[in-house]
Amino acid sequence: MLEQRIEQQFIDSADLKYQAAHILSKPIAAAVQAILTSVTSGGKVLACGNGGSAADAQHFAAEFVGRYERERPELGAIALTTDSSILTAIANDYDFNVIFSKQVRALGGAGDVLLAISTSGNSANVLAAIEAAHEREMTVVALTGRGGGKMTQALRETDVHICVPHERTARIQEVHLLVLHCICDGVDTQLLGDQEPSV
Ligand SMILES: O=C(CO)[C@@H](O)[C@H](O)[C@H](O)[C@H](O)COP(=O)(O)O
Ligand SMILES: [Zn+2]
Repeated sequence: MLEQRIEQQFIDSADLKYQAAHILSKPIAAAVQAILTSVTSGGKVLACGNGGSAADAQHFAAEFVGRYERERPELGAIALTTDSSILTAIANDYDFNVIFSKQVRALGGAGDVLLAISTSGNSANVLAAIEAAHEREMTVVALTGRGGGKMTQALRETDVHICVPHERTARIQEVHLLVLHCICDGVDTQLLGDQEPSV
């Protein structure tokens, strides 16, 4: 029955979040430190991903540049998924696999962070963006699932890997959004202290 199926999805999503809380708190804290180090030294976050993860990249950039829950100075973040002219020109003239990596090479510099989001860890354009970020001496914060796929091998020891322990894209994405909000909250707390949010 449809209602039972819906209820089961809420339960599965909540269960995964309970399990992931302990496993992911350490890498999420490491991501907060990496991003904080970057943005407090004049750096920025470049965020990319496909489909639902493209939406996550944009969601994160909005909360960084605008605000999350509290007023604070603007923080630098750019979603590499939003400029239709850049995306169509690169995909049309080169290849879809380089839509993010060319932007990373154009916009990224040493000390910036690449936020690379892929539930499978296997999207070729995100993998190419990681390679470009390493060329630019950027740190990578990777959000994945399903064991991390090819991204596990592509990351360096100085990068941060937040891998959701699940196989299903939708459930992984639901945890990714929570992870992104934890990163925003962690950065705000490090910058402003831990008083209650105003919104
Ligand atoms: O949101 C969803 C499924 O929930 C889809 O749009 C999904 O993001 C797309 O199929 C992506 O292309 C999947 O890419 P990835 O997460 O494996 O890197
Ligand atoms: Zn989705």
